[in-house]
This record gives sequence, C-alpha cells and structure tokens, in this order.
Amino acid sequence: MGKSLYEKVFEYHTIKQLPSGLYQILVGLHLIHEATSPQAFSMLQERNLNVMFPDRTFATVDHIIPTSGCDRPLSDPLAEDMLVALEKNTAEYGIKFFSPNTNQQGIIHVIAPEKGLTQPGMIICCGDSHTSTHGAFGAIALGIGTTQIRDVLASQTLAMPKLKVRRIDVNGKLKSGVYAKDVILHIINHLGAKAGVGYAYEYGGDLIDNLSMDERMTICNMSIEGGARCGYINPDQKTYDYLQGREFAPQENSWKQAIAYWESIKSDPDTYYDDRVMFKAEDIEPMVTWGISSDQSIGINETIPSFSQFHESERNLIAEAYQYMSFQPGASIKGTKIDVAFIGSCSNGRFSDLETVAQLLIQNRGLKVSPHVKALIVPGSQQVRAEIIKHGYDKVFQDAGFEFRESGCSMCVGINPDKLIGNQICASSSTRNFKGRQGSPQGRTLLMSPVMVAAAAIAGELVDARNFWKINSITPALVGA
Ligand SMILES: CC(C)[C@H](C(=O)O)[C@@H](O)C(=O)O
Ligand code: SF4
Repeated sequence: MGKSLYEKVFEYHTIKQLPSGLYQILVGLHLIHEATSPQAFSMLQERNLNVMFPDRTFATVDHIIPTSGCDRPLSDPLAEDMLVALEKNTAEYGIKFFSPNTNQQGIIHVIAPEKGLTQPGMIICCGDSHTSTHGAFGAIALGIGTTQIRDVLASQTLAMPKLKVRRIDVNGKLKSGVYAKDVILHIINHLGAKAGVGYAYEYGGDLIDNLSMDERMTICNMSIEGGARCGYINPDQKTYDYLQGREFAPQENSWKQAIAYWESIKSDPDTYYDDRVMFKAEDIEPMVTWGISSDQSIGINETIPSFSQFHESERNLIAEAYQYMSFQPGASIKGTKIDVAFIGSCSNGRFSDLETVAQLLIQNRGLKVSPHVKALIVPGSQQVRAEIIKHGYDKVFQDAGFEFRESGCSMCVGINPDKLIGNQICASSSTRNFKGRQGSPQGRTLLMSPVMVAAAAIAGELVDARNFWKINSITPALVGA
C-alpha cells in the first residue's frame, strides 16, 4: 500500500514519539500575528527561553488593524497594546515583521503564499485556525493554541497525534456562477461541521485539479470549518508555477531539488485512506449559510430546512439557529433583506476574488449598492490592494457604491472597528457564521461567494447571482487565471 502526502510529510518531520503517545514534529514555517502571540512570548520570557529559529518565523498584524487607516496610537487601547507587543517581540527576537509600513502587511494566510513562504511538503504552524489555507500548496498546515506557539517559538517543534486521512474527490465541471466557496460549503454541508475531527482532509479529483491556486486556498481554508485538523491538495505544476520567482521560494540553484522533493511527497496512486467520499461538481449550487454553524447551508433556491430533516442529536442547535437568525423553516432564503455586505477575509480576499467582482461591475456598469446596504470590499493584503489599484478596480468598486478599504481581517471577525450593529444581517464572503462573529452579539452572518455578496449588495437582498447580472461572461475558469 502506498502512502498519502500527509503520512510522508508527517514521517519526514517526526523527531520521536513522546511518552504521552504524541509525536514531536519539526516545524518548517511558523507564522504569527498580534491576536495570539503576545501571551506566548510572555511565557517564553518567564522561562528565559529564546526563539530557536527566528528566520523561520514571520509576523504580521491583521485581526485588530482598522481598515480605514492605521493612525497610531490605534483608537482601541487593547488593539494598540497587541500591536506594540508584536513590534517589541519581533524586534527583540529578530523576527521579520510585515508591518503596515512595509507595504507587505496583510492577513497572514494571504501574505505567506504571496511571498512564497508557503511551500509543498512543509509543516506550517500558526496560532490561527485558518492556517489550513496553506494546505493548498501540499503543506501540512496546522492551527495551534497559545502554549503550542510558545513551544514552537522555543523549540521549532510541536507535539501532536497522528491524524487519519479522508480523501475527498470532487469530479466534473462546476455550473456557471458556482465557485470554490460553494464547493467547500457544499462539502461541509454534506459531511457536517464536526465530521473532520481527528482527520486531515485530502482534496482531489479533476475539479480540484482544474482549480487555480487561489480557489484551492478557498477550499483548504474552510477545512477547519468541517472539523478537520488540516486540509491539503497534492502539489502539481500549477503549484510550482505559482511559487516560481516569489521572494522566499527556492531560487535557481535549489529549484530543481525542491521540485524533486515536492514530487516525492505526493500521495501514491495506491494510497490507503481511512475514509473516502466523492462529490459531483454538477450537483453544486450557489450556497448560502442560513444558521450559526458552517454546515447549516442551502442552495440559493432552496428553503430553510424543517426540523424533521435533522437527526435528534442536531435539533437543539437547529432550534437555536432558527431563533438566533429569526428564520422560519420552509421559508425561502432568496429575498432575505441584508444590511451589510462584506467581501474579503483569508477565504475570499485575494486578487482573483476581487477581480471577479470588479469585472462583473464593469460589464454591468451603472449598477449601484442598494441605499440601505453598507458594502465593504477589503483586500487580503497590501499587495492585493496595490494590484487592485493598478488595474483601476478601486474606482470601479467606489463608483458602484462599495467602500474599498485597507487590508486586514475586517468584518470577518469583530475585533477591529468593522463590526455589525444590533441584529444586522450581513452577506459575507468570510469564514464563520457563529453567533456574534461579526462584532455584534446579535449580528447575523450569511456566508456565500464574493459574487453572491456583490449581487446581494446591489439588490439589497439575497438573489441568485446567476440571474442577477445582466451581462455575465465570468466563468469559474477565469477566476484566478
Ligand atoms: C483570532 C484567531 C485566534 C481566530 C482563529 O483561530 O481562527 C481567528 O482568526 C478566527 O478566524 O476566528
Ligand atoms: S480573515 Fe477571518 S478567518 Fe481569516 S484569519 Fe482573519 S479572522 Fe481568521
């Protein structure tokens, strides 16, 4: 029996099995941000420990940063403290910090691939659950907690159990107007938000092979929302083409050697998987979450599911979801009035996501954000922002009534000034629809693709984006091309 990429990479990086039964794993790349690292550094200092490999550790500020400009001190004193701590810690230990002044800042999961830091066959860690994004490159990318950040800073190693591997195949062609975000929401809806516990998800099949790197990142990004510890896609020529020439990617002399390693860690054709599931791309519709968990989603033309459709064990959460969202079972999701529209996040804040929306707005010139909707477009990094401006798309967004902001996590998470108010409903391209996620304890989040968010922003309510744009020549193949 052959081995999966997960098994090979895990074995290459295992130092030893610990008495606890866990394995001590060597970490190749450690990413840090302001929200989860300050306490880890304090723990390091209490023990008088040093950072073992500062040149394998990279930092940015993303969660707390205001997207209307970064005047210091930040108006929120807690946010300012976090930023000061990150500045101090990175300076003291000699860690590279992509601060807003460098024009290289952004959401950590957007900038690391952009800079070629994320590479196949690596163990990548970050004190952030959406670290799974980096799996798109064939890396084993793990979100870790604060004590583990301390461990990785001090020893460049991590203690973890060996995971099972579930192979998820998606074959066929997506219908026009269906995107990577819909694919992953569909997968999570079918398998459940907790189905991945104890698993690494390996995505494959011809649909996945045909996706761009940006789209693959959207898929892997949400693995954690399906309960998986990480998600990955075997590297291929597309992966190598994306990486070649990027600042931290292997350069000329070592490039060939790197490719040989990357090819060697791919899952073998006769790999044994602990579980296998298959999906047909043609079955996937533009998806919208209607509840408070990532698996509570439906196709845009479907109705809110009734109580009886769920297993008894799920019914408490379902009742809670109806109540929190004020949705009635049997009601149509289409036509739901929205107050806010948010396009961005590490799930869908990359250049191709924003470009797709810009292209639709250009083709459908004259359409404007509905007067009762506040609509934000937030690039995932300063580099994405610069690219958007270079193409003149910032003007396109602004002319259509969208606010085009500075990069950051923004409204994906309510710990910066971009927050919902009261029980506002937000059409959002972000990662989570938990209660209170977007900064208001009663705020309501409906997750969907950026194209669906843009259509909702203009219509003022949820629509099937496929029939909304008068001219729609954007096909999934163009996204990220
Ligand atoms: C703040 C951080 C720890 C958190 C995470 O772990 O994912 C955030 O990024 C999120 O998306 O909820
Ligand atoms: S964009 Fe959202 S999901 Fe991604 S790291 Fe920031 S808060 Fe977490």
